[in-house]
Formats: sequence, C-alpha cells, structure tokens
Amino acid sequence: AVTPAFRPPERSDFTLTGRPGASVVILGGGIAGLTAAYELGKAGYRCTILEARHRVGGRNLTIRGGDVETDLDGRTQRAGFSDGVYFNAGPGRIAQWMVTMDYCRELGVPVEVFTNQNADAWIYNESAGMTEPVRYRTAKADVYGYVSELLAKATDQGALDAQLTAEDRTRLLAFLQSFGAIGGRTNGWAYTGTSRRGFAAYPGAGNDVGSPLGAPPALSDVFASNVGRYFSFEFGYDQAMLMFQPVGGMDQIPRALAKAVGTHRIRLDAEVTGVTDRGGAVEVTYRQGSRQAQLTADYCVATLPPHLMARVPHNLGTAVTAALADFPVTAAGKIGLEYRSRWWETDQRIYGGITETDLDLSHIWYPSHGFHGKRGLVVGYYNTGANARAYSGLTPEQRRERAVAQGVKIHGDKYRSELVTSYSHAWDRTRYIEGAWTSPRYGTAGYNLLLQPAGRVYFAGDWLSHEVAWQHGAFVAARSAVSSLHQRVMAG
Ligand SMILES: Cc1cc2nc3c(=O)[nH]c(=O)nc-3n(C[C@H](O)[C@H](O)[C@H](O)COP(=O)(O)OP(=O)(O)OC[C@H]3O[C@@H](n4cnc5c(N)ncnc54)[C@H](O)[C@@H]3O)c2cc1C
Ligand SMILES: NCCCCC(=O)C(=O)O
Repeated sequence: AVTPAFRPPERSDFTLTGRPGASVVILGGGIAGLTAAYELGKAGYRCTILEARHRVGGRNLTIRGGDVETDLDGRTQRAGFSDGVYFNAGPGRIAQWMVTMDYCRELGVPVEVFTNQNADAWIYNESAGMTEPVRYRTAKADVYGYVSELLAKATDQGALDAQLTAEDRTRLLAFLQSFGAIGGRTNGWAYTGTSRRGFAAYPGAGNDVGSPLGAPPALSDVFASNVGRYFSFEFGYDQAMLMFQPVGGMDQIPRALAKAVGTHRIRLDAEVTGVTDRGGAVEVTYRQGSRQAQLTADYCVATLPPHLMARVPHNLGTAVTAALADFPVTAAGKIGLEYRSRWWETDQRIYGGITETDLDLSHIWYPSHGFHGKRGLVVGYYNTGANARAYSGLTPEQRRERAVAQGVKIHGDKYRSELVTSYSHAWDRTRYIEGAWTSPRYGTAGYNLLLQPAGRVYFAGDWLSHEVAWQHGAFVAARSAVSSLHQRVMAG
C-alpha cells in the first residue's frame, strides 16, 4: 500500500473570509479563547474576552521570579526565581506537526529544540530493586541486545519456520545482529555488551581506550529491572523527536496572541457567572472584583474547562449541562527547582532530556536551553493521577522536601545542596482550571452535542478535540467553532 501523502495545508495558516460586523463574547482567555478572538478579529468581528484569572494563557502558564499564585486551598507561593529563569508549569513541548508551530511562526514567536529524549539521562526503578540509576543508552543496549539474542536463537533453531521463508530468516538474523549488536551463529548469537553501553571514562588520546562499562548484567536481571518500559515513549507520534519549545517560555504564545487580539479586548479578573441566550443575542454576566457586570453580544464562544462550564448558570438546556459534566478530569503537578549551578551538565553530562523513574515524582526534566549558563531550572517532578494528588495535598515546602529526597537517590547530594528556590504547581488545586486535562467520551451523544452550538453559544477547548492535553487541540477546536459560527453569519 502507498502511504497517503501528508496534507498540512488545512492544518496550517487559517483565514476566515468575508468581513461581517457581528460581536462575539468569548469566555476564557486560554489558548482556545485567544485563538477564537484572534481568528474572528482577523475577519472583522468585534470580540471581547472574559478571563477569570489575572493573566491570559489558562493552562499555558510560565512562572517567573515575582509571580504570585494562590491555590484553591489558600496556599500562596511567590516564585523566587532569578532573572531569566522560568518554569513552564503547564505545557512544555510541541511536536513538529502540531498547528501550535504554525501559530508560533505566524505570531513571530521564536522556537528552539526541546530535548525529549536523551541517551545520557537516567532510568531509575526503585521498586525493581535498582540501587543506582542506569543511563538510557546502557538500558537500551542491554534490552535490545538480549531481545535480539533470544529472537535470533529462536529463528535459527527453526521455531519461527511456520512464519518465515528461508530468505526472511536470513534477513531477520542480519537485522538482529545489527539492532542488538549480538554475535553470529558461531557465537551462539550471544549478547555480551559493546561500547553502546557507554563508558565509565570515555576514550582519550594515544592508546587510551577509555573504560568501557563492560559486560552487561545477566539477561533475567535486565528484564527484572524493567527499564524497557520507557523505551516506547519516543515512538509516540506526539512525543517523538524533534520536539520544540518557544524561546523564553511557553507563555510567549498566549502573550503574542493577546497582543495580536488587542489587550483592550481582554477583561482580566472577570469571572463569568451566567450565560443567557436571548434568542437574538447572548447575555453574559460576570464578576470583576466586587463589581457585577453584564455584556451582550451577537454570539458567544465558551472555552471554560467543561467541568467548570457545567457549573455556570445558563439557559442552554439540561442536556448541555449533563454533557459538560461528563468529562472525567485528570490531576497533574510539576515542581520547578532552581539550582545555583548546572551540575547535571558539568558532573553528569546531561544536556536536556528526561529521566524516567517509578518514584512518585515520575519524570525529571533537565532544561533544553541556557546550556553552560550559571543557573538553571530542573523540573523535579511531573506526575499525574494519584501521584499528583499525593503532592497537591502537601504544602509547597513539603512538596519540595519530598521531591528533593527522591531526586537525591538518582543524582546524589548536589540535588539538595545546590538548590536555591522552588515553585510547585498543582493543577487540580488551581482556581478556574481544577484539573490538568479531561478524557472526552468520544462518540457519545453528549460529546457530539457540544460540537454543535447551543443556540448562539459555541464551545471550544482541547476537550473538544482528539488532541486533549495538547495546545494543538485547543487551537483546532477554536478554529472549528469559529468556522462554524462564521458560516452561519455569512449565510445570513
Ligand atoms: C501539566 C500540563 C502539561 C501539559 N503539557 C503540554 C505540552 O507539553 N504541550 C502542549 O501543547 N500542551 C500541553 N498541555 C495542554 C495545554 O496546556 C492545553 O491543551 C491548552 O492550554 C488548553 O487550552 P484551552 O484554552 O482549551 O483551556 P484552558 O487553558 O484551560 O483555558 C480555559 C480558560 O478559562 C478560564 N476560566 C475558567 N473559569 C472561568 C470563568 N468562570 N470565567 C472566565 N474565565 C474562566 C481559565 O482561567 C482559563 O484561562 C499540558 C497541560 C498541563 C496541565
Ligand atoms: N497524553 C498525555 C499528554 C500529557 C500532556 C502533554 O501534552 C505532555 O506532557 O506532553
């Protein structure tokens, strides 16, 4: 079969044509709300965004020194990061094919590579009895080597003869020899370890062959360590390298969108409290400080998280409320740890990438920018579900202590001694968000109902896409909603 050609055009630059004079009130100033305003604005609509938080971006949140956030439990953190240090508390990476990249280009937001996979980052599975972390390159060499040895032996002994022709067998054996770096038939296809495992000291001048890590652990020890569970991450269509990030922080995207929309069209600290479809217009009530206010527009695009929109009083019908309330929500959390030195680069030779663990912190991210700089920020945990909730129930100080105690097991004492300051974000405890992302029930009547306007109210957000938990989903859902709104307006 011929692979269908990739069709990017409808996914990249986007323009509504025609210049109608309608007004639109947009609920929520995250990526979906800003995109709706941006695209409608380009087409001549008069848009107003009502955003409950003190800044735009929603889950696209970058924390810098001086930023203050108070969570639903009343815990206030003031980030003490140094100048130039930032922490992407929400999104951190973008795949090349995502429309997010097109918006970065269109809005003039420079991007740089985000290192999503690094052969020199660590794997640490405490529950498998590992006392030391192992480098990705070593873990891969051993797992690929032993899997290749087993498959080569089975193939050569005829165990797969029902599935393979003689030619297939030869080709498979040749592939396994190179894939696993195993010996040939005369060596019993044995995996005995090669320089792919890495070195304790790398080769040098003259006759210095370095200190190769040498022979691998026994096959059953390698499988028992369970390091192979992380390898498929980089096969994902959404996580494979190259990945990208905006230079200077992910919030460069909402900042650029807000600038393009016009800040005078965005009302901050404006919490929507009611939506009423009056037939010929939509009336939205909102609270700004102690002030109750009202805004009437021809149409509305609602981009609040569905579980929160379900709680906003409206007259759009009980089926709409039920559908909005039917999105299970996932918790996620991250901590940013600022260090006074970049010891992971100088001492451990890790320049970006991710360490994988079975600890409650799950993932540790090293920065993909600022190499060889003075300071740097490590994401000390990025966890979801029960692990995220375990951390979100703690005070910021307790979260840091727990994360550092875990990280020391992998990185040693500098993980604690070089730490300057930290900021942690619990998405399930974030006001006006209350969760990291949802799991839509695709194909249900409720999900499909929200893809249609409820009277003059349209819905958008990553939760109305097949790329939930990605800004791409928010962008394309917003485009879909404004296209449908525009078609209606143009049809008169
Ligand atoms: C931890 C984490 C990691 C992620 N990683 C990535 C990643 O690496 N790459 C990527 O592309 N995406 C990632 N995402 C997903 C990305 O952040 C979202 O898909 C995207 O930001 C969603 O945008 P949105 O506009 O649909 O929703 P939101 O950002 O949730 O916007 C909704 C807005 O509504 C506002 N609001 C709520 N209630 C009210 C009210 N009553 N009145 C007015 N306003 C209200 C909120 O304050 C918010 O601004 C991640 C998300 C999280 C949480
Ligand atoms: N499928 C889970 C996605 C998690 C959120 C995200 O987009 C990320 O961390 O890359």
